[in-house]
Amino acid sequence: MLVRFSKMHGLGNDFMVIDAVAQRVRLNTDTVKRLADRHTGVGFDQLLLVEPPTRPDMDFRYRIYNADGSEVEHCGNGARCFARFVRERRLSVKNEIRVETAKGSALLTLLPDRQVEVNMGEPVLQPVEIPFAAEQEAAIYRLEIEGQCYEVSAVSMGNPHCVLLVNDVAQAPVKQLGRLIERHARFPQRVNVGFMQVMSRSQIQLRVFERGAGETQACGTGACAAVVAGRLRGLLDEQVDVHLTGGKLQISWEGKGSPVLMTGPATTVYEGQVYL
Ligand SMILES: N[C@H](CCC[C@H](N)C(=O)O)C(=O)O
Repeated sequence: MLVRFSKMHGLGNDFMVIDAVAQRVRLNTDTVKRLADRHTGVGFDQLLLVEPPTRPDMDFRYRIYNADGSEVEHCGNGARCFARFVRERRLSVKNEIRVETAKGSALLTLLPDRQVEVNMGEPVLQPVEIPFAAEQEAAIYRLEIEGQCYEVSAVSMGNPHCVLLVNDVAQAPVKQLGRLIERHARFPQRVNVGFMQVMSRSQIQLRVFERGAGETQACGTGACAAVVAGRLRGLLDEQVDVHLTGGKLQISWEGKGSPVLMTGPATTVYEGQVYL
């Protein structure tokens, strides 16, 4: 089956985006992994599916697959590209687009300066909802890895995140430690691992080892989770610039009971066709 797609990215976190409204698309794990290959496939961190909604109050259904073929609950950078894609493909003329995700919904707003704002909803902090094995909710948990104890935060933005504080992101053991934490037994659905360096109360640097994709140039849900973790630790103010390898995201969070807002770019690189 020949399928049209767009290759897009949000700060270098790259996506294959498929219109599954106008096209019949059936994916399985092997197909996603084959398409993700950067030598023999299209190559991407995640594959995003644009589907008709299953809920009457939503405009679209938003589905996300990691490069390893796993279907996951959310992708922040992908949400901005989703909004750009449906506008460019004339699947919607709205400036505010409501999308349903595996665990909730998100509101995508196309801004006049070509940036996109995403209302990511409230962070989830109850361990059982993240999911993370812990007696009770806390701002800081102690996690043992290969005999060494680390202080971490655990936050869900729909997808699970573990956030560590580091003195220098450039020197952080992102691959070694990221790989170990991603599959830690206390995260039964695996986890995205963020390494955060706090520069000031309104500026952080962040690198993320993503579940199912490895280190990416940027992670939108990771940026949200890092700001939530930093605020819960009393280290950050409401508005934070998150500096990632691929560029800057603006994140704001008033605190518990409020949604996290993320603003950043979305770029279309090319359009293509591929046999599934
Ligand atoms: N790897 C993530 C999904 C993609 C998240 C990231 N690309 C973003 O921008 O939020 C997970 O398994 O939960």
